[in-house]
Formats: sequence, structure tokens, C-alpha cells
Amino acid sequence: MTNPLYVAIDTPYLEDALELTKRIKHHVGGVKLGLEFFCANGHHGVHEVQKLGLPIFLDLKLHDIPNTVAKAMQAINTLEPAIVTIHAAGGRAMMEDAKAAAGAHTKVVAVTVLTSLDDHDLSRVGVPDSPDAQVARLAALAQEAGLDGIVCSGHEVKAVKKLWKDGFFVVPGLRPEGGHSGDQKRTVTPRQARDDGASVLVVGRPITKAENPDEAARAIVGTL
Ligand SMILES: O=C(O)c1cc(=O)[nH]c(=O)n1[C@@H]1O[C@H](COP(=O)(O)O)[C@@H](O)[C@H]1O
Repeated sequence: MTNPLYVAIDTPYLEDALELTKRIKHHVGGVKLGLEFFCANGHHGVHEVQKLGLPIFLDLKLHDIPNTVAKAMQAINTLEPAIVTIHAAGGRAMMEDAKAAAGAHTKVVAVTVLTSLDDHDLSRVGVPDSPDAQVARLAALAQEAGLDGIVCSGHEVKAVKKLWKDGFFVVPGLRPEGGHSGDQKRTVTPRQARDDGASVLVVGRPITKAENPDEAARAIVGTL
């Protein structure tokens, strides 16, 4: 079984990202590089981390008109990321064009409702539904658009997997038992997300801010 744990390396410093990746590389299935890292280090930074041999999840959360997102996708194809994120709220045409522009070996997944949002936050941006209903709606749209899967919280993954059996489900907002949730509002444990059907488990600060990141990663994998 491949290791589903991807560590979110959220730092603008290339040296720190390389150091951390070297420490945890034997305990994780891949690394997720996000906006903070990409804005600071661009293609060069991604190539440097890639040299350490782990699959790269490029979390850029693209969200714009279809043409712009498709062109951005083409511009990262040379990096051959294993996974790339776009926002489902960009709509069906944007998702279709993003998938069409992506490399054949890249999984394109749509972020549905950020794990940092709850019912109240959704209502403030004009979505009267619960996170469960909104995730189900956007998952159906992503499936129609031909994407590989979605990003959702561990609260929704079980229900969505029933409707999209071969979908690829990325679940962040994970906290080990008793872990500090910080800005995350819809959290579950890595084990719960795994049992409910997550394909990839994204964990950031519980590993990256741990005194001993390799031990923290190993401990999480031990619970799966
Ligand atoms: O797309 C994501 O990866 C993502 C979506 C989401 O809804 N929530 C979410 O936390 N993430 C990312 O997952 C990581 C979670 O980090 P930690 O909260 O430190 O474990 C961050 O890099 C976020 O950008």
C-alpha cells in the first residue's frame, strides 16, 4: 500500500523546505507545496524539492476565468506535479479547461469548501447550505467536469465517496487526537479520514512545527 500521508510544507524559505523534506522523506508519500512556497521560489524551488525524489502536490488553488486557469496550468506542466488544486467555485467550464490543459499524469482536484470554514462562515459569503450540502454539490460539478477528484474535509469524505466511487479524495484539516486545531474548523484525525475513504491525507503544522518532524510523521503513519 502506498503511503497516503502528504506533508504540507508551508514556508517561503527554500532551505527550510529542503531540510524538512530530507528529514521526513522516509515517512511520507509525498510533499505538498503551496502558494507561500511557490510565490517565493517558483519553478526553481519546486525542481529543487523534486530532486529529493518524492511526488509533488502543487497546491495553487487556481480560480479565475477558464482561459487564464488553463494557461496557468500549461505553465506548470513542465514541473510534472502528481496533483494540482483548482477551486470548484470557478465553475464547470473552468474545471473542464483546467483538466484539458493539465499533463496526462497530473491529477487535477477541486477544492470544495475550505476546512477553515463552518456553517456561519459559509452563510457570510452567501451560501445558505451546510458544508456537507455544498461539498456534495461542488463534488458533483467536479465529477461532471471530468476532474480526478476533490479536496474536502474528513466530515464529508464518506458521503461523497458513496456518490463518486472512483474519485480521488484529498483531505486536509487533519489533527492527531488532542491536536491543536488552530485556524481549521472542520477537523478529524488522520485515521478517521483514512477509514472514511481519503486517498491523500494532508498534514502540515502537526508535523512541520513538531520538535521532531520525522517522529511526528512516523507516529501519524503508525495510527493508520
Ligand atoms: O487545498 C488544500 O490543501 C487545503 C484545502 C483546505 O480546505 N484546507 C487546507 O487546510 N488546505 C491546505 O492543507 C494544509 C493544512 O495545513 P495544517 O493545518 O498545518 O495541517 C495547508 O497547506 C492548507 O493550505
